[in-house]
Amino acid sequence: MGDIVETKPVLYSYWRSSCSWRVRIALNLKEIPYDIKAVSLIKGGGEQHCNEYREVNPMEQVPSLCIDGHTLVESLNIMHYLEETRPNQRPLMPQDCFKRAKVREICEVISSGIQPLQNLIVLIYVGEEKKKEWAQHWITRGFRAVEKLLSACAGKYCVGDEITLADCCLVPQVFNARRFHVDLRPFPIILRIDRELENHPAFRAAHPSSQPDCPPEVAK
Ligand SMILES: O=C(O)/C=C\C(=O)CC(=O)CC(=O)O
Repeated sequence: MGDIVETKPVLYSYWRSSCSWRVRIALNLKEIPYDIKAVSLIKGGGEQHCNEYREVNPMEQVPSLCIDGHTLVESLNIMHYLEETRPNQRPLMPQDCFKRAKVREICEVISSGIQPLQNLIVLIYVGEEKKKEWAQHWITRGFRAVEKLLSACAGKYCVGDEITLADCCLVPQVFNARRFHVDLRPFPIILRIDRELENHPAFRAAHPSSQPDCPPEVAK
């Protein structure tokens, strides 16, 4: 054991990236201390595209996490790694196989079916004129599915009464929905869960406005 040097995990993160935010919530819930290396997605066309960062993450996206001597990319993959390596530090997956499947289902609808369609690179491609309507369309379509799924499995949170990875995905996506002025009135369960979690310390500390790279005029 003597020569193992425990280094603090490093999260490559951008304050307003919903995928970085998911991982920040999971790290906070599991009480894993970490340092943030801010990657600006907008400065100079995006620091994620520079050669140095491409070595960390070939998809040129955030987040990436250096932990346990490894570098991992893709937010859901990172969250599952945290869960598998630290299952007893505030479990974020239920024990029951069906409930686990429900958690993964909601995570996937958001992380594959909604977020990528309203991601910055896609909106740049869609163009300034159409981007708001585009983002609203795909978030609304996805939230219809999420609301329907939640009507069958939600308790206090997305799946039952314990916080899971599904909640880590939902809250940042609700923020994005508000950012694009999506009408959230048709989604009462989503809104209730979001309200339930907004003041939770782990969620508050992960919020974009609490990040070291949040512009001061937004942070206040
Ligand atoms: O400050 C910016 O406008 C740049 C990027 C983002 O918000 C992050 C995204 O691309 C969307 C997302 O995380 O889902």
